[in-house]
Amino acid sequence: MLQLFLPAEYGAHEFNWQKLYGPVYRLKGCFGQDRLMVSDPLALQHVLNSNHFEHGPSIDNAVSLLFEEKCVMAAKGEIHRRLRAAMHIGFTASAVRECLPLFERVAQAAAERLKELPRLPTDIVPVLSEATLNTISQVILSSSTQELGQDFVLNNTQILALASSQSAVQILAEAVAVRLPKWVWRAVMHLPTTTFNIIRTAKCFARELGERTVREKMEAGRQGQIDVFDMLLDLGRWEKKRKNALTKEEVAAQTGMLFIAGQDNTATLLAFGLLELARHPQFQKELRAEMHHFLGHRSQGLVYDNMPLLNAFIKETLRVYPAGALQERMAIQDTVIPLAGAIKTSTGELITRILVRKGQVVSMAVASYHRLETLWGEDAHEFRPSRWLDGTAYQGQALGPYANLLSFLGGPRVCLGWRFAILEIQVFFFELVSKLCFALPKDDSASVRVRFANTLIPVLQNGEKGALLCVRRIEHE
Ligand code: HEM
Repeated sequence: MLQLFLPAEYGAHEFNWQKLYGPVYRLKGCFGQDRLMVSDPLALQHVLNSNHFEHGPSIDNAVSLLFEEKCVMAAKGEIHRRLRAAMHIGFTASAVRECLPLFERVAQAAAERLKELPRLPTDIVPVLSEATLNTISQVILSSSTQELGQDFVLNNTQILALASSQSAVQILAEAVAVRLPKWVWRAVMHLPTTTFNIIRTAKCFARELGERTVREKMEAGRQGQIDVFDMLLDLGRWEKKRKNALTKEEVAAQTGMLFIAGQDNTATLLAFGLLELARHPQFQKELRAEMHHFLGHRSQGLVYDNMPLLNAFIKETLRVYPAGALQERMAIQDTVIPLAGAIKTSTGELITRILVRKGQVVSMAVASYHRLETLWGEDAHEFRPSRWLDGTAYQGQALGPYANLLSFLGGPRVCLGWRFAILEIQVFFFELVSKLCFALPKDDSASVRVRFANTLIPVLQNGEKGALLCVRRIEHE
């Protein structure tokens, strides 16, 4: 497990195992736990869509530790379906399009902040993280980061730092926790340690903020900018009790989860993208030229979907850096997983289906799937956006909601905010890259590694999350 989670660079062992053993193999976890590592596309599609699998124990524990019981990420079965159906209203293509002016304002402000940085290598992650927090709080609650208050923002930073720390001790602790009965796990959460204090404070802040916002909205009625909570509360039709309508408590319970889910993955993806642009200065120039071309030819607003290089670049960043590089599921009954290609077992038998027993933990190896040479080309380990333009990228049966990638996963638990994320990312890259140039620091000690700590993150030499880049404003190229 340590080789899987704590190599110097994420995937150092996992990608080799995939080459050696193929897209399905068994791995021994802590205390003899048996994990099935899966990157076969048909198997992944099956696990994601079958009701024979649910979140595995590690995800369940993390979600119940961080978020409210009634939030969509924690819910299961019929309750999950009802919450999803109700929340969809805030994340449709048209609802997301309404956010465009806001995305553009926040991204412009982030570009201004980056412009002010000295030319010395600087960590860009905090600026990106603050900007995406600002977007999510305005879209969900119509509140700016300032309105949330300094204590909230500080606690948000602490909770993200906590979520992105992964040590051998923590991996072991998690393995132990998975075996604890639920009541012991709940009791452990009340321990007076710094970690649990931060988590309790975060939950308290989110609950208080969610309940206050819902109360104020119910009292004030709908006015001015309509945000996601307005839509969920559906103030105008509250009395009619629509089939999927959420209660006020259920709306408030989504607050903390939406803040974390909507902020961190987006900020990290932006950081990885800018890092790759710094590593590929020629591509960065071509991308900027495309942006300036569209700026010069816009008659009304910018249509980001029409920019080929920008979208190829975003897809490649999502492919190489999927936030959920490893996603855990557990079989809730005996079942069979079909495979796209036959594999040889340790006894030499060729099989095209795998029988799994109830309780089997399946690791969906998303990062490995994104690097299968049979699907993405022989150079699948390289960052090469042009694969999306020259037909190399996998175009087979659709897996995820976007570009056949599993960065947003798929099936009934597919990321609720994927359209939101794509538009936000398009706008941010456009604003930042059309106005600023990103370069790698000369000093090797500033180099960045990739680690998996609940999500895929860039880390500095000291092991902390961050990405050092030299940023300078573009005059005329
Ligand atoms: C690059 C950005 C993003 C990535 C890579 C990403 C990825 C994911 C992934 C992999 C999951 C599935 C987790 C699981 O089942 O264990 C997920 C779930 C979720 N995401 Fe995202 N996400 C992103 C942005 C967003 C945004 C912007 C929002 C909201 C505004 C959002 C809201 C959610 C919610 C609510 C869920 C839970 C869905 C459920 O359990 O039914 N995400 N996301």
